[in-house]
Amino acid sequence: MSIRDFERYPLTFGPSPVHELRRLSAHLGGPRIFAKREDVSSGLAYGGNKTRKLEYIVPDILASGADTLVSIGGYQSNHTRQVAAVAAHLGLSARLVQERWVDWDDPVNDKVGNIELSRIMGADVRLDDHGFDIGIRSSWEEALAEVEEAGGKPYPIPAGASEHPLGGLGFANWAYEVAEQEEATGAFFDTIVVCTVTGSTHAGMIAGFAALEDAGGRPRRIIGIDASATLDKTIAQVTRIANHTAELIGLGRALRDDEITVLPGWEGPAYGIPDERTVAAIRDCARLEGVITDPVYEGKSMAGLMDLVTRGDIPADATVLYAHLGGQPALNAYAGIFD
Ligand SMILES: Cc1ncc(COP(=O)(O)O)c(CNC2(C(=O)O)CC2)c1O
Repeated sequence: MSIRDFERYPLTFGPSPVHELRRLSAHLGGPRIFAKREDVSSGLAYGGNKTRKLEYIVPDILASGADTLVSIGGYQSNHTRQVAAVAAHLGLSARLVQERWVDWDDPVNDKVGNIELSRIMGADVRLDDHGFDIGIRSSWEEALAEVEEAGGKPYPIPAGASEHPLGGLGFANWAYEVAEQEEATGAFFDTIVVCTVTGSTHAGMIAGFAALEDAGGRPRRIIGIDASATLDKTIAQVTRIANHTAELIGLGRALRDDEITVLPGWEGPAYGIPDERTVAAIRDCARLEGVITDPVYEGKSMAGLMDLVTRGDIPADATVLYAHLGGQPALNAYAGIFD
């Protein structure tokens, strides 16, 4: 088996673009830094990393005959917004459980940004008081049962689509796409930096790049920056999904410990709460490059990237690829930190 044996339903305009962050690289005085932009690669409601994951889940959705996608996230979940967009695109319904994952008192936190977009796209959005957890949730299981009891045919998509059996394939494919883009440009990205929460973005990359390395490719560092603030749970989830995805694509071996790196230090006081380091990184990246990151995810991985370069953990002779996974709509719920 290989990644090519799995059907992909295109939800993007093609390979996500890669561009150099020259002013950021110069500002940090270290390696050349590039970004691969999942936030500008789809026409579906601003896209993002979940759109890539859903490309490998949609064939199963269509084969199942389901009429309602049922998923879960926080109030400002980018994932549930992308599920709503794919449901609209396919002519299906969406039932979204939006839990109170962030103790954030912005007065419009449950009205603007991602949740507003999901409502505009016609999703059945239900607020729930449960707090943050990346695992399987009873609120989600109850929503599945309610859709069925109402005569619907639900399709289950867990948080971030990560614990879905096919959830890691999107970013295993991303690894192959990077290799194709490298071939076309002559670059080689020896260091990948990615934000990690429910884990299948990072896990898919680990599996895909391991397969490329075993096929004769050069080794890379794939650095996950934890934004869950539940590090042990996230590491376990990344490890489980990476090994499952590796098996799906025919790696033929277990992943080594040194292939799975999830770093703490930039998660802030809690999931979804930005600290000063994250706010500064959002500002720096915006003012140096006009590239917008968010306070829940990419602002934290950008902070991690900047510090790892400044500290020399990523050496000056590295060539870095920063995975920009989207997330900007949530900024509307965090206006107070930038006024
Ligand atoms: C912009 C952005 N960047 C990184 C991540 C982390 O991806 P993983 O969940 O695959 O580790 C998310 C996830 N978001 C979740 C959501 O509900 O939006 C799954 C948590 C993200 O949205």
